[in-house]
Amino acid sequence: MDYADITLEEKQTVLEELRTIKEQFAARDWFPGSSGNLSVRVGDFSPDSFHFAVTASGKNESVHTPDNFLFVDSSCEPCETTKLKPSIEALIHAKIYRMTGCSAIFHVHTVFNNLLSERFGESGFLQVQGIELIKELGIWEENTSIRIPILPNHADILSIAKLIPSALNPDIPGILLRNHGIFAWGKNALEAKHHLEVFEFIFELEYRRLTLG
Ligand SMILES: CSCCC(=O)C(=O)COP(=O)(O)O
Ligand SMILES: [Zn+2]
Repeated sequence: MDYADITLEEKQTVLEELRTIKEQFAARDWFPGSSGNLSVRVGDFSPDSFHFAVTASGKNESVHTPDNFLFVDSSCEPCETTKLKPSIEALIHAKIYRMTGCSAIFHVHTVFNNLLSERFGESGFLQVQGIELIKELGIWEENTSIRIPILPNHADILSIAKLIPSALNPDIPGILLRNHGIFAWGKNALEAKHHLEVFEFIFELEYRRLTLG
């Protein structure tokens, strides 16, 4: 699908969703400094051709400005003339879209996701078990154990993106970057937000369990 074929109405709906989510996450202090980025896909999807709205790079997401988002293609090239630069981590978003066909991806840096991804980064996953909210990831097995992948936090974003296909767990809608943050996704913005909330609850609980001993 060409970008030109995507309706103005769909683009506006997506921008409105992103604005709302950005405000909600900012209210939770999920955007310290200029960290974090958000994206929502628009139009039809094929692994080689898709488009998404993404936050502009280097902005403090807690601050509202008229120019917070831009539309990019699957190569992260802007679809319209703009002075904005897409998030430096848009390449990670694009790879996750390509691999999963999901429709929204949200990335935040929090104290709990940093602590746990650093502590378990060497093994390549965070394993958690016996947490009721695991069911909210769509995994209903009793007392189940899940592994949330952790990727190394290379300075070169492309080299992180290249590791995504082999790290992805098809049952788990999220990936941690070691000592950095989490990318969580869903079939729409609401589901991606839901998954992110579940992950962050799991991280805080797991951290507190470990510290309690
Ligand atoms: C400010 S922390 C380093 C970049 C980062 O990890 C991040 O989430 C924000 O990058 P962006 O290009 O989206 O502003
Ligand atoms: Zn980041």
